[in-house]
Parts: sequence; C-alpha cells; structure tokens
Amino acid sequence: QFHMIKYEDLKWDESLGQGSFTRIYRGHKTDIRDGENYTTEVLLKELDAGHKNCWESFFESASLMSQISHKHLLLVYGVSVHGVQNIMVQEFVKYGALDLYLKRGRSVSVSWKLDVAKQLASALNFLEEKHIVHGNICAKNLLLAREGDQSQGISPFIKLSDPGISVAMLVVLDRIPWVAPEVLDAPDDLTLECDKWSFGATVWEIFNNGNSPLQGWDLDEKRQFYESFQKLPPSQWAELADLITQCMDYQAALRPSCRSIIRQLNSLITSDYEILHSTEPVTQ
Ligand SMILES: N#Cc1ccc(Nc2nc(N)cc(-n3cnc(CCO)c3)n2)cc1
Repeated sequence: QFHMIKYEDLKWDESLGQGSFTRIYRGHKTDIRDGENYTTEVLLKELDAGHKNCWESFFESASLMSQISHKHLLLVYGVSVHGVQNIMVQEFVKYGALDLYLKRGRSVSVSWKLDVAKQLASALNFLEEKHIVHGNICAKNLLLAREGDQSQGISPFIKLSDPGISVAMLVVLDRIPWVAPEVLDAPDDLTLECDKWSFGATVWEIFNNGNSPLQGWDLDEKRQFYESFQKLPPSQWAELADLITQCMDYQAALRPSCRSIIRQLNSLITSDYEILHSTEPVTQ
C-alpha cells in the first residue's frame, strides 16, 4: 500500500504546529541511490502516541495518497513506524496551509482565488473519476506550492493534502460546516457528494480570506445550522454565491458534477467581475 521508510533515515527540524491528533514538523529524509546520499526536505506528520485507535485511519489516509498521483494531490513518500510512533512522510510544500496563508493578510486577486478553486475542482474531478472520496476538503488541507505572481502572469499552485484522521473518528460536529449534513447521521459512508458540499465551504473560505465559516459558533449552534437548513452568508458576487449554494445543497443528489463546477468556474473567470471589482494585485 505504501513505502516503509526507516526511522534512522529521517531527521526532525522545527515543529510546524499540530492538527487533530497529529503534530507536524519540517524534516529531511536521506536515500541512498546508486551509492549516492540524497537528502530531501520533507514534512513529518506524527500521530499522537495516545491515539492508537486512530492509527488505521491515519494509515488509510497515507495509503489513499500513495495509491494515486496527480499534480494537485500531495505526494506521500511513505510511513515510518518507530515503537509507538507512527509518522507519515510527505513532500514539503513550500508555503504551507492555505487558510493560514490567506489569514496572514496576503491580499490576493479575484483571479488568484478562482485559479485556486479551479485547481481544487480538477483534483476533485480526478478523484471522482477514480471513485475515491477524500472526506476532508477544507482550506486547511490545501497546501500552497507556488504563490504566483500576477505581474508575471504566474498563477498560484495548490496541492490537496491527505484527509487525515477520518471524520468518523473525530467529533463530527467540529467539522460543521465542511462536513455534509447527511454525514452527521452516517459518518461511515462518505460519498463523492460529500466532497462537493465541502468544496462549497472551501470556496467560501477562499473568498473570505481564509476565515472559517461559522467561526466561534458552539456545537449546538452548529447542529442548529444544519437542522434549520441554513446557508453560509452569501458573497456579493451573485454567480459565485450561486455556485457555493449549489454545492452546499442539503439534497446530496442535487449537487453539481465536478464537470459542471469546472464549467461554472470557467465562466466566473471570464466574467467581467475581475475588471469591475478587481482587488489590488498580489504585492510581492
Ligand atoms: N510557515 C510555514 C510552513 C508550514 C508548512 C509548510 N509545508 C507543509 N507541507 C506539507 N506537506 C503539509 C503542511 N501542512 C501544514 N499544515 C498542515 C496540517 C493541515 O493539513 C499540513 N505544510 C510550509 C511552510
């Protein structure tokens, strides 16, 4: 399923924070190829030893990313097990998680945001064609490999990260509004439609500077949000708000196909919104 990496071939550098039940570090791995020593910068994702019962979901996530390769999917080199430690070894993506990048106040243009949304939609289309459900689409799991430079016509480049610990393992309510409503009743059978709902919530984040939707709401208020079929605050841009609403349809079967999502994104990209409401170009 995935490549096993020897613990002694790994070196830990600085800690980069933590996800749910995991801690991440910058590091290096050494390989010996035709007698030469190669070191590669990597991201080391450690599963907290205390959460042994999550390890199969941790490895499932690693093997999912190892089985398929696509330019917008994170490359997982393999896993390393050392005593009670389980470590996933990933390619190091230069600028890290997109939500933090957007929160750091980098002002990015509308076309930058649409470009990122389209790259995510193409990754989802690839997964849909392989009937693979990701299960944890959100801005925190989009990694920025290239900032892009509007003045040079260079677009940003994102990679979709591993899903991490399955939603069934975590408090599902924590994942509202990224997790599709139907998942609350059946956390074990995630469908491709669930990823469409999450795509809608992620596009909302991208257009709201990385801020989490329903920021600060408690679990009851979040549950209430679904029970009363509420929608996220709509963008001023009607066509964008409409696409987000279509993806976040409470009836899973009515959510658009990836091809339709890509078509609608293309028409947003060519629409004159950019000229009428363009934000200042990305300042390098
Ligand atoms: N300052 C800074 C900085 C931090 C991180 C990276 N690089 C990187 N590479 C990866 N493969 C995965 C992640 N990553 C980040 N947060 C998560 C948890 C949510 O998925 C995963 N970050 C680059 C720069």
